[in-house]
Amino acid sequence: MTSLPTIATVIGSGTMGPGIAATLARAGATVRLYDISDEAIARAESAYGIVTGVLEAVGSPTVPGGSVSFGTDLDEALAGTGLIIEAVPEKLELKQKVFADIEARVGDDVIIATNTSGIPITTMAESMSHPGRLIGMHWSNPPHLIPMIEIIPGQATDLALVDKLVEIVKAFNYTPVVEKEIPGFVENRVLYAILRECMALLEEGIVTPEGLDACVKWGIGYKLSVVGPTRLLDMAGLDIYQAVSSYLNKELDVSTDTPQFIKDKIAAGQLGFKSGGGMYEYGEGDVDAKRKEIITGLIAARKTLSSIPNV
Ligand SMILES: NC(=O)c1ccc[n+]([C@@H]2O[C@H](COP(=O)([O-])OP(=O)(O)OC[C@H]3O[C@@H](n4cnc5c(N)ncnc54)[C@H](O)[C@@H]3O)[C@@H](O)[C@H]2O)c1
Ligand SMILES: Cc1ncc(C=O)c(C(=O)O)c1O
Repeated sequence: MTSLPTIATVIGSGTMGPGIAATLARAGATVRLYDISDEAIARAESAYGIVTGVLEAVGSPTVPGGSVSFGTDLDEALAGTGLIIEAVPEKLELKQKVFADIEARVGDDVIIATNTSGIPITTMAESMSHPGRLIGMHWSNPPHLIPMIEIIPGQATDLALVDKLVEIVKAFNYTPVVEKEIPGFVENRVLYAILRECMALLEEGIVTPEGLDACVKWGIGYKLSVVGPTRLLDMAGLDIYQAVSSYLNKELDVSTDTPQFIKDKIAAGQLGFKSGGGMYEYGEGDVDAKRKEIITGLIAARKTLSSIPNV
């Protein structure tokens, strides 16, 4: 018997919501995707069509009976639900308001999972009437393609919830990674350590953006997609790690703020794909073409990585 709830609700249908909803629906759940405006829902319906095409392309199996419905009525979205996944913007006060709206409408036993990228669960739960029911469930982007989810209990989280969520994640064939609570959780701490060094190298003019992307993609991403950092140390030799880290660690960037050149770009409206330019410039049609290339690459890589042993 599957531990996936019959009905699940995803709150927030932006970048993450449609892929999360589609993943649960393909595993057989009835999913309600909720947002606050008709415009957001229209964008989500269109994104959901693309996500479904991608899942077909990776050969993701479909359990009969699953479905996704879209709407702006919170009562309808929450009726009878067993699992709520919050995916609204990364703002503490907004998330706390959303939890209050949800708690007023559902029974005490309904799980509320948050897809926060790293706000501590304990902090978010402080304003809740039943803080034990809140748990971190951090999907990686794109959520329908990255089959790993971080599960993070806060200090108040009912620990039985951890086991329940692990079973739910396994029910749709993703790998659950249970962690102790720490700002940014594990994935983003590692990613942001890499990004901090990358941005410092760019700011200092050590390498071009194109050179950096090629170096990190092949020298780090390709290898780490197969072995993982712990096994990599065995492959390289712990003695080599000691030799290099003894002089290199003290050279690495330790800045605590966002680099100034990134702040300048943001102030100039350069946000990346969503504004037509960011780290790179994009002409007419380039953003759509790049998005397609990325998805095609992720589909091919996932097929390959799924077919080789976990070393
Ligand atoms: N984008 C990523 O790569 C990524 C990856 C992992 C986790 N996350 C996290 O997931 C969450 C959502 O991120 P996103 O990138 O999908 O955000 P987004 O801004 O793309 O989408 C958020 C959606 O929430 C909706 N929304 C705003 N207020 C709402 C409310 N009160 N009730 C319901 N919906 C509301 C917005 O209309 C929007 O459609 C954030 O906490 C983010 O940190 C993002
Ligand atoms: C830059 C960046 N920041 C946060 C997240 C997720 O929380 C991601 C992601 O890809 O999942 C990301 O790329």
